[in-house]
Amino acid sequence: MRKKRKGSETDATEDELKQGHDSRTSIIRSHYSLEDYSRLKKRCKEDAGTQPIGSFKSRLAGIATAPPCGASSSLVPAGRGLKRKIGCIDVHTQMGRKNKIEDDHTKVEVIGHGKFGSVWLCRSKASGAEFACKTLRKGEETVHREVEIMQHLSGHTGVVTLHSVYEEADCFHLVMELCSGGRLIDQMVEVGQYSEQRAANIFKDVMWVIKYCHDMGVVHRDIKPENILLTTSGKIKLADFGLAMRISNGQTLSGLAGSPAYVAPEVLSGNYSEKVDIWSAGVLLHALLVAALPFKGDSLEAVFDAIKNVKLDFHSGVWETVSKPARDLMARMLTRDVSARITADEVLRHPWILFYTERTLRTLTIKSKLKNQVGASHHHPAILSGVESDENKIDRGSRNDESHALSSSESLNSESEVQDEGGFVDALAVAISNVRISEPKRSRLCGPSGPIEQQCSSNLTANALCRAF
Ligand SMILES: Nc1ncnc2c1ncn2[C@@H]1O[C@H](COP(=O)(O)OP(=O)(O)OP(=O)(O)O)[C@@H](O)[C@H]1O
Repeated sequence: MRKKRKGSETDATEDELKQGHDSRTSIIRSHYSLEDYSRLKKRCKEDAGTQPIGSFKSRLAGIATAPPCGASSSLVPAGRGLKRKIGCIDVHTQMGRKNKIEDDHTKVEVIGHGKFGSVWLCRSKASGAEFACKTLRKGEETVHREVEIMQHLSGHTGVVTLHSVYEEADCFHLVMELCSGGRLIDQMVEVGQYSEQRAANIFKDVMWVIKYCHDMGVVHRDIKPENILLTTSGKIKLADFGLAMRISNGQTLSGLAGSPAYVAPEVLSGNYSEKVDIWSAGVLLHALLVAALPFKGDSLEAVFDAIKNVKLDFHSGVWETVSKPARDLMARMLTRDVSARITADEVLRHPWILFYTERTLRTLTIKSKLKNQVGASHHHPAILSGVESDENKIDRGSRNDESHALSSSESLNSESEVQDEGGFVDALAVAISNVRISEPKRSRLCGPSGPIEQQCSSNLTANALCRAF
């Protein structure tokens, strides 16, 4: 497990990584902390944006826009204790708090570093099971919120499960599911540019969990590969809810929060919604597809300026090697027009995602087989026969690995991938026109103010600028 440290400092393993992967590391890592920046600016004050009057009490409670999780969750002054603060904490978690963590677990080794301290690998004395233990010092309301939101989201396969919480006078110990597969960022440094097949399968899993968060009224606000952990079988787990906020329909957040390279432009300028996670995920997709961050700079101000003003060009340079549907999705996620930016659900229904996922490949294969049966195989577009030959590999991956989506993509990639040839891209482009987007949104998406166009910094520039990231 690699160590990391958020903030203005570099990652703990940066030197090591730089030796082996200097350019890739520098291109996709993000080292600035918006919190540090906002502390400097003395304006790291989170608040509800255009909140109706009724939200006043919840703002007092420090959960700015939280719909009630438990009846008492948003009406108790901050800092009065986890149990009262968190109405929805379950029995198992509450019971864990009655003992000291040392009574139940043995600390084995440090496996990660965060801004709140170390994350430990610990072993249950009763069962021998291994967990990750994160200790949060009391004092900041965000600590309570992180626990509350993890509890709220726990249970989804894409979220790191919170097993128990131990409270001490000055801290909480969170005993979480152990993700032994490391962080996505570390895999990205190893891999560099992902094939579209593999990127789509990873990204689909990321978007599923983001959609889940949004459906549950949670904005993560710090989507980045550093916060996406992997299990030993390669399953994606979203972690670090330290900046997450509850939000209900129509409400907005304000306050500078996130990681600079991934932060959405509206975070820098005013009120924002869950769409900030879509932007950040778009930055992640950009990094997966071309192994570079889209917005770069040699200072925080320069990065922010790029986020607000740089016009990305998905038509030339490295993007010429990427399929049109992938570029289309990028543009729909990285549009500064928040109302035109697609939702998590729409991302998941985008043809590029659908095409590359196992279910879609299977569907296409079935269609291909049906056509074969009626003797039309010689009329098949190349795309279908290519997909069919790959499906067997998917099945093998699914049988051997619980993470069928990711493993299938890995197995596909380890052998021969579907190539983005002309017919393939064209077929996907045709599929895009069939995406079901409501009329108003379609017109917004396709209108003149739609996808971002224009120039992107070249890799040359990126190498120079990305030292800071
Ligand atoms: N459940 C887990 N399983 C394995 N490792 C973990 C787990 N949770 C955290 N880690 C490791 O600890 C590191 C820090 O954890 P986390 O990001 O939750 O802490 P943080 O203080 O909120 O960090 P940040 O400074 O990024 O906000 C992670 O990058 C990861 O390497």
